[in-house]
Amino acid sequence: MKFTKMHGIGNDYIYVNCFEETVEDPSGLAKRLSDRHTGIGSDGLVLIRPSETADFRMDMFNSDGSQAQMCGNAIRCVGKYVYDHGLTKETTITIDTLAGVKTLWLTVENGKVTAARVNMGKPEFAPEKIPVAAEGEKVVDYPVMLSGKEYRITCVSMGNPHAVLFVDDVDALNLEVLGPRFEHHPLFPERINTEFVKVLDRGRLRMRVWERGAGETMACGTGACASLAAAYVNGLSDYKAELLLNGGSLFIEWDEESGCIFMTGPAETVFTGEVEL
Ligand SMILES: N[C@@H](CCC[C@H](N)C(=O)O)C(=O)O
Repeated sequence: MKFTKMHGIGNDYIYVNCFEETVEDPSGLAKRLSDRHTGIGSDGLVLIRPSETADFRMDMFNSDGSQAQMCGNAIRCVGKYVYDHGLTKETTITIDTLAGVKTLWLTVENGKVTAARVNMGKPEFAPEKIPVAAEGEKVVDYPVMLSGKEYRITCVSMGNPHAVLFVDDVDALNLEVLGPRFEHHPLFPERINTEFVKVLDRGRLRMRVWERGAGETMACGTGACASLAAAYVNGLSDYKAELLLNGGSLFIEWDEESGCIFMTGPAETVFTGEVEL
């Protein structure tokens, strides 16, 4: 099977062009190929497919084999893949996902895509839509006890579920311990992606992420959008901010008029290869 390894600020996935390849067990393959010792090494697997409702379709699987509704860093890379491989000549394209159809505006330099702006849709706060097992209209600054310590979370869906915490020293946290405790907490029936955020100022947020199904990654696009939305509803940021992640920056803007969040960031190819199945 031919594949391309790509990343968006260090959030790396294996991309398969399903116009040419057939993948029978994407969940099993994601687990096997994502292994950083015995596989290709990645945060998961992304399938690029034909779509009846949009220009393309993206299906993504975390490194533990679970399927996610949406991936912000992967969708920019899919935009780069389809343009760079001549599957489209357009620089405005639509991609269908399990979280709905997203529009992308591609930045092309010397014939290749270097970055993309994506309409990531409206953030959803209703607990049953995220889902979070809590009462009320929104889960904002909500107390959660973990090992005798209180944390305050704000929950947002960007098509996939996120819990955002504001902390004083994000770099001192032991995510290997804390991350799984949130991911598997009974509040979250479908598990959760958790973002740990330090507000540097109203336009700059430093974020680390523990991803559902993948652990700590260098970056999370949907997590960056959820963090901006959470910061805004907690009165901690303006409508737009630079999100500084382990792998680089994303620019996130919550458009007042449409209610949609726009994400801008780079997309890069690492290498292409063939793997025996
Ligand atoms: N890295 C992603 C999100 C990938 C899916 C997530 N782990 C989930 O299970 O919801 C991003 O850039 O958004």
